Amino acid sequence: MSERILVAVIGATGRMGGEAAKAVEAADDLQLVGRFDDGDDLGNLGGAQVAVEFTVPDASPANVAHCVARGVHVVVGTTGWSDERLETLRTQLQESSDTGVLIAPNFAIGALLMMSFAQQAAKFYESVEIVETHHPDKVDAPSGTAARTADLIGTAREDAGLDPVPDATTSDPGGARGARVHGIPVHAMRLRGRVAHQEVSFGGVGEALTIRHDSFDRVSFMPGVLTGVRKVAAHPGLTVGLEHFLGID
Ligand SMILES: NC(=O)c1ccc[n+]([C@@H]2O[C@H](COP(=O)([O-])OP(=O)(O)OC[C@H]3O[C@@H](n4cnc5c(N)ncnc54)[C@H](O)[C@@H]3O)[C@@H](O)[C@H]2O)c1
Ligand SMILES: O=C(O)C1=N[C@H](C(=O)O)CCC1
Repeated sequence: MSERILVAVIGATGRMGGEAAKAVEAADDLQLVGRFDDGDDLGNLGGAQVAVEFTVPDASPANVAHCVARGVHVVVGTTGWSDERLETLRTQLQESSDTGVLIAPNFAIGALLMMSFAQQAAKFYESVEIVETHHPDKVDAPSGTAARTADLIGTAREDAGLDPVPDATTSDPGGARGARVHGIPVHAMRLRGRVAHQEVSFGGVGEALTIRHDSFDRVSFMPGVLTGVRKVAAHPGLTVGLEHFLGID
């Protein structure tokens, strides 16, 4: 058997980091060499070749920068990466050109397909809105998945020369029409008992198309995380979206 990939998990006592550590330990071709959480010195990442990062939006850029500075590839699941933060990371990666960083707003295969299908449908429908539902312990809204979906749809609509989504609302003091991401209305629900769910609703004259994905358990993200770990070294530089490793793009 070829040598195992040495992996560290940052955010290892969290919901996703804990699940990722278990998945790495269960994989024959991977070896877990380090678990880190808030307050730990990341040092040399326990000798890891690849770090998996699931923390919080404000901590993630520094953790990733620490790995990149040491030539450790990173698979990032943490959401909340703004364009500005991504740009800073691209600059850091220029100093470490063999290092790969994958930032994946969602690792579930069905979520990647949902985004791809929504992108495909976008130019055919006058109206579109996104509703995402997550557990109430989530700190960021809208979800990274919803923000990415809205970006993909917004870009596809622009490329097709579509007008803005129709909306006659002139009074909305409480924000009932939701947030706007790339011109697309996005609504976020936080409900005990849920994990991660999203519905993209399209409307055309006399018809509707709804694309829905549900993650009922965090194990749904693990095959994607492990694919990221296995492939990230072969993709130097920054990749946003696991779809680029799977040929879904
Ligand atoms: N990409 C995906 O498929 C996917 C799936 C689920 C969750 N997420 C994202 O992953 C992130 C984590 O989600 P979660 O549910 O595991 O959250 P969580 O709160 O359960 O875990 C976060 C962990 O990060 C730790 N942490 C905080 N600051 C840190 C630091 N500076 N260094 C190291 N560790 C630190 C916390 O102590 C905690 O253990 C969120 O941004 C969430 O949106 C992404
Ligand atoms: O549980 C979370 O938090 C999730 N975050 C990601 C997002 O913001 O899109 C992916 C789904 C689960």
